[in-house]
Amino acid sequence: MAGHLETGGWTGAAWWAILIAALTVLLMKYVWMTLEQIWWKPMHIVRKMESQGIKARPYQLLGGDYPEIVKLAKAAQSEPMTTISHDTVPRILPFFGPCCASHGTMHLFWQGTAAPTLNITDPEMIKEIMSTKSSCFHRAALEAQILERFLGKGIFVVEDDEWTRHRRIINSAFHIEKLKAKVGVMVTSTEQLMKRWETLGVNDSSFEVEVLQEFYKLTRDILSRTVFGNSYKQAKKTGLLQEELAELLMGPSQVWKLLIPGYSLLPTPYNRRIRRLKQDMNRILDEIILTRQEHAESGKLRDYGNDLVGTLLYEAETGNHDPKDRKRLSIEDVKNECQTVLFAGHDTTANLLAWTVMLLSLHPQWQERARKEVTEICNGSPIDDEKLRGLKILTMILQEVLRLYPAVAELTRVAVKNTTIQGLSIPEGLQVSLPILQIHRDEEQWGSDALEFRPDRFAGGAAKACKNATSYIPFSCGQRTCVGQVFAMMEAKVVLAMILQRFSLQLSSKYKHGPKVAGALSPQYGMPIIFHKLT
Ligand code: HEM
Repeated sequence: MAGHLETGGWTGAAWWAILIAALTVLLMKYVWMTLEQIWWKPMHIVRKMESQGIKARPYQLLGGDYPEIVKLAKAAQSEPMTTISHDTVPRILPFFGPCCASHGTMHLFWQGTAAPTLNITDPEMIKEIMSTKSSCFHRAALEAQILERFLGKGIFVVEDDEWTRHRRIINSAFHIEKLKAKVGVMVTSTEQLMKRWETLGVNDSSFEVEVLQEFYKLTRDILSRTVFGNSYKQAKKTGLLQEELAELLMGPSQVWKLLIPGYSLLPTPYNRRIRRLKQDMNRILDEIILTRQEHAESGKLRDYGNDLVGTLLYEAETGNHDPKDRKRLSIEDVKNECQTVLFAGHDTTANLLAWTVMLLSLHPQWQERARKEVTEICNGSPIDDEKLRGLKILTMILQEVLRLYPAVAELTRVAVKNTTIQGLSIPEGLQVSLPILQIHRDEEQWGSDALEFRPDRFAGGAAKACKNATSYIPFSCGQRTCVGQVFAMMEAKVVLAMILQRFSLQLSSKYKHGPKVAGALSPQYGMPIIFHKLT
């Protein structure tokens, strides 16, 4: 046998030759795949789009247009705006205007390496992407990667059938009948905030508050109570951990770390901190879930409770929502969804409140109209679900605030199969960007006063406020429209109705106008408001 091996040539040198050949094949395959990914495929997409008359920006291999976009945004946001103007696209999406001027409104740019992205503002195209052809589009890969690392595989990240299952269950937790019962929670939290504010200016008729931070605390409190019910105090800590985690994972200077394969596995202080924060969050959620399960088993609760965690735990146990697909939620799913809802519903609504008090301060006639309506409807009694439905002026005001200051300034999707949108052929791998901020200011849709604050444009309802209803999408549209939009509007109305009955609002002279995307669209320099007590 030994002689056979020697004469057959299976020497050490032969083994080395085979190994080197195998490694060379592997390396060539890797190079081939990389070239396909970063060059041939994107170039094929560009050719396909150019052949249909779309102008494309030149491709830069390192990051595409992303470095330029970041540079322009940094420059635009380096100081406050000189006037309080709602013409904020040049500040928030500074690449948009120059690109449209040179390449037309529907142009192709590069949101990163190998990320050819079509800019779309046409409402009919948006409707197809988000509704009729939504199965052809997923969340863009990098965004999904960031969200999964941050929130786990919750509703933001899952796609197709898995998304349908998660969405059906979460929808049941946000059913209107369940939400009506949350008005009391909203009132209790806001009452506590008002009391604290009143002690700030206990001897004065006026006092100043930095409201953005206050609204962050308030919306976190309301959401913690909604998601975790009686366990909300324990859960409140998760909000703070989540804030730090969001900064570490989604801060603009951190995104590059996700682009390096394997970076998250390195034992760097940054990665260790992320791991620690996630462990702490997990521990708190495990404790809450365990207590809830023990209470349900011992009969202290009829089922798991009426809050989000209770609804999800019930689904995890019974899984009876879909007779065809009896796959149940796992405890991991329950934790991921609780974290997702806490994240999605907290700073979006806080910023809506902050922009609204700013606009009401700038437009005293609207502030007075809203106060008159609230006073007439509430007539000194506590606000409830029925009264909320009567607040038409306040609804119009909030709709107009969401038009000018939508929490999500831009949505991105990627085509996962070849499709056509309004006759335009869309190849698999093409990203689409829907710049909500610009769409909400399109003069063709909104008229020549698109940059003005005019809540009465919503007098006939949101669908009639502009030419095509899909030009108004603060909560997105189609299948993946915001789960929490009714909740957010109820919450904003409760808080504002309670504020307006006690105080008149004035913008502090310290206010500096500078909208910026920081998670949600936020006032970069805060929102100082002077509260005058009403007698
Ligand atoms: C003013 C407040 C809010 C605004 C402007 C807003 C806006 C949005 C937008 C634009 C999306 C689509 C995001 C995307 O597809 O990339 C979204 C999704 C979502 N929102 Fe909201 N949101 C608000 C409040 C809330 C609240 C209070 C909750 C929960 C309590 C919530 C839960 C969610 C969830 C779970 C999704 C994901 C839906 C899915 O993918 O099926 N949001 N929201």
